[in-house]
Amino acid sequence: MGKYILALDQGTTSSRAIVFDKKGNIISIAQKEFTQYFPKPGWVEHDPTEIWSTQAGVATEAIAKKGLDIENIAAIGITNQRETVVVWDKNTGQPVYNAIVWQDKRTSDYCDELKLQGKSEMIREKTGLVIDSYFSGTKVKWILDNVEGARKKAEDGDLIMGTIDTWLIWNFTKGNKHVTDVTNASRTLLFNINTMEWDDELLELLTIPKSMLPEVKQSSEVYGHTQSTFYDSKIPIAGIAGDQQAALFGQMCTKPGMVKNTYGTGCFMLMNIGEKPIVSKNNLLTTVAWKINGKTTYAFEGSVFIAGAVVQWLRDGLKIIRMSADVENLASSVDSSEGVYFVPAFAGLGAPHWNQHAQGTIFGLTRGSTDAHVARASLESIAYQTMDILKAMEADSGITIQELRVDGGATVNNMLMQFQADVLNTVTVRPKVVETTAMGAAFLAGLAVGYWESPDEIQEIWQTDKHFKPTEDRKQIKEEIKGWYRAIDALEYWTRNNSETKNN
Ligand SMILES: Nc1ncnc2c1ncn2[C@@H]1O[C@H](COP(=O)(O)OP(=O)(O)O)[C@@H](O)[C@H]1O
Ligand SMILES: O=P(O)(O)OC[C@H](O)CO
Repeated sequence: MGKYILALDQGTTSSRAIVFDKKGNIISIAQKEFTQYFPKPGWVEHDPTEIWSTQAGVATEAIAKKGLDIENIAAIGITNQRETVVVWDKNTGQPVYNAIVWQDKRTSDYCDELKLQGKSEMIREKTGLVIDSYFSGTKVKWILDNVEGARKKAEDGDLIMGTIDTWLIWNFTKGNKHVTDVTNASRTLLFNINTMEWDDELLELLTIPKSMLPEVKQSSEVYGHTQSTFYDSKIPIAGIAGDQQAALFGQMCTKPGMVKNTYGTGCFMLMNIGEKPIVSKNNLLTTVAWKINGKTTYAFEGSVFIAGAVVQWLRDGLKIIRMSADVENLASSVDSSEGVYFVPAFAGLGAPHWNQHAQGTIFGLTRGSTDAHVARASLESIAYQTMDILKAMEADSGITIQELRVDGGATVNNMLMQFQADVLNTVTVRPKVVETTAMGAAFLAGLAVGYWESPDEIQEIWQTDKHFKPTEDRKQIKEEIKGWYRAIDALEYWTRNNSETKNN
């Protein structure tokens, strides 16, 4: 058996490959960005061929740059941007259209129609999702309806579809395997998370032939072996998970009530809710966290649209900092935001507020307010938005969270992490290896081939970098939290009044 696990992290803007050793250390990383296509306002596409070539390229590079040989790789784990979907001809392997990316909004009107037809409840019950152009199903329908000849070919059984994991494995196995895992399937709007099968009613509703769909597998098992021109050897592909679920596993949130939050451009928060697909009352999504050894684990998911992006705005919009890292010094130069609150609703507000008309608003400015107060309020807004989702998760699950595990680019900010612990009154835990997405995929693959014996063994190698303990001055922080809710209420009022004014 080889000595390392290769994790392939196919993200929205780049393809990455990371080699891990048995202790979970990173041995080698290679990364390549690829082209983003915006053919019309609201449309986002990727070239599937470029996704494949960059991903296979970085995989080879990561192995070669440390003088390793493919023979040193015990297994490959794949994790991917979710919901993004490809339709291709199974005879030629050629995509019939670009990949339609998760951010793409072209099917929004159709989604509104589905809502008007009263399909929301049925879809939520079956899939755990809300009707939204975000998910893959309506994107596939769009391709069948708009690419010449596609529907006929699909009905004749010549076209197949898949999320990015499926597309990569098809290519790695030279068209021998058409598979996905339960986590990716659960983001398509076509998969019933109760029965854990493709759902005939949903397929009929979206007019997608069942013959197009991949076989749904667990998240940790051998799906096939590499056969591409990139590799002479046959390496088992043994783990698949959508990137947020992979991060939940990479953070070892393996027990109900354990939560991870990824602080990037936005935040993606997932909470392990155990073996039952609970339906949220606060518009959180219910999704499959993973399936291992025949046992399915579910998660709640909530996202903050603007998190690290608010720091980018301070840098590029307001120009009060030169680099993102400067925000910490500026924000720490004052002891508090002194009553300044910033709700960075540049793209509306997500769970649990769900106000798509909300706009970014700063409250509480005085003559004494400075750029430092605004910077501080910006960082605090990331923590407050996270708090709102976490409270919704606690309310829906009935579980009180013991700690929040964090990863993503903005977690280097110690001030933010400390404030997060303070507002949650919960320890915030930053792991040593913050590449948790790739790590999760590596763990899933390693478990399938016996590289690691059990999650317990992995638990032992998972290491903390820093614990941020909540402040003991609860009175002060409670007052500050009240201010956030006033700001949210005021913004709701502002939005409502704005739409009422427009309608008069
Ligand atoms: N020191 C910092 N403090 C707060 N936010 C930061 C800091 N450094 C980077 N960021 C933010 O982190 C985000 C990048 O994180 P990353 O995990 O790479 O995001 P993504 O995967 O969404 O591109 C950016 O939005 C950036 O503004
Ligand atoms: O590629 P990322 O990290 O932006 O993740 C995208 C998410 O999977 C979308 O649901």
